Amino acid sequence: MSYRFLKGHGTENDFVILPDPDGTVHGDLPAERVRALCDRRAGIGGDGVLRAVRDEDGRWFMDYRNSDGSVSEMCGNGVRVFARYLHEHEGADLPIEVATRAGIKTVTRAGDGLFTVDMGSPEVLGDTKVTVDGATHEARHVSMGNPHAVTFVDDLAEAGTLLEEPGYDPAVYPAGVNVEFVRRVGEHHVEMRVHERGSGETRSCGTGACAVMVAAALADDAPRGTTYTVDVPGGTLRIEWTEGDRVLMTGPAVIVAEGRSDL
Ligand SMILES: N[C@H](CCC[C@H](N)C(=O)O)C(=O)O
Repeated sequence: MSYRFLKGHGTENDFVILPDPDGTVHGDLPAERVRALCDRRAGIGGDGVLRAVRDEDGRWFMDYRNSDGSVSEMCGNGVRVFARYLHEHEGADLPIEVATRAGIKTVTRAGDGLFTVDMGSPEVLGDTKVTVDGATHEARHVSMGNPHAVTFVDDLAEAGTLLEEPGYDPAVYPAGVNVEFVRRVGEHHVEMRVHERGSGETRSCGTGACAVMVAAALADDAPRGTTYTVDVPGGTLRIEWTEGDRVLMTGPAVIVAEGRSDL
């Protein structure tokens, strides 16, 4: 039986959206179905899947899955794309409160094709180490509801090919980790690459960009309320860590296509 899907991206972090309002279309969404959908040759292609299902409070829940089929708590680029899909294809008003495994995230319109998501408060959990291409780097452990290791480098090429998952301390990250490499470009301006848990290197990672901004703002001793520009391979995000200890991320969200599949 075929079903409806949409395809979208935020700074080229791309997703297959599966409308499933009462949860009867996809059931528990088996991992092999997610892998098949995300396959860029035999499937639709994506870094992850956003299943749209209403929760017991009637809120839309973003059931986020990585392209390997694993479950993650939150997806920052994904929640902007999810909000645009709900507004334009399900008649939802903006601002919208989206339920996620990392709590409620409020998304507002920030301009033409731009959306701001309140990503909540970061947790800064100390220092750790990651290894890539035989080199060990200091990293900052930051949680945005999902785990991140932020490493400052002088050149993003130090991250190597990122075809393999960087090494990390499993005692610190028992469920795996998203690893970001960040280079300072200028004042309150950084660029990054990311190896995502469950998806590999992606063109962008919203929660990762927030973790990077938090680590950079701490290192710069920047006052709360400062906004950073974070360049990712797929575009640019602007991120503010407010005086109220909320991380507000603004960036694009694009719905590329809608169709039917029976994958
Ligand atoms: N691309 C997503 C992050 C997914 C994180 C996922 N890879 C994990 O296992 O936490 C974002 O925009 O925040």
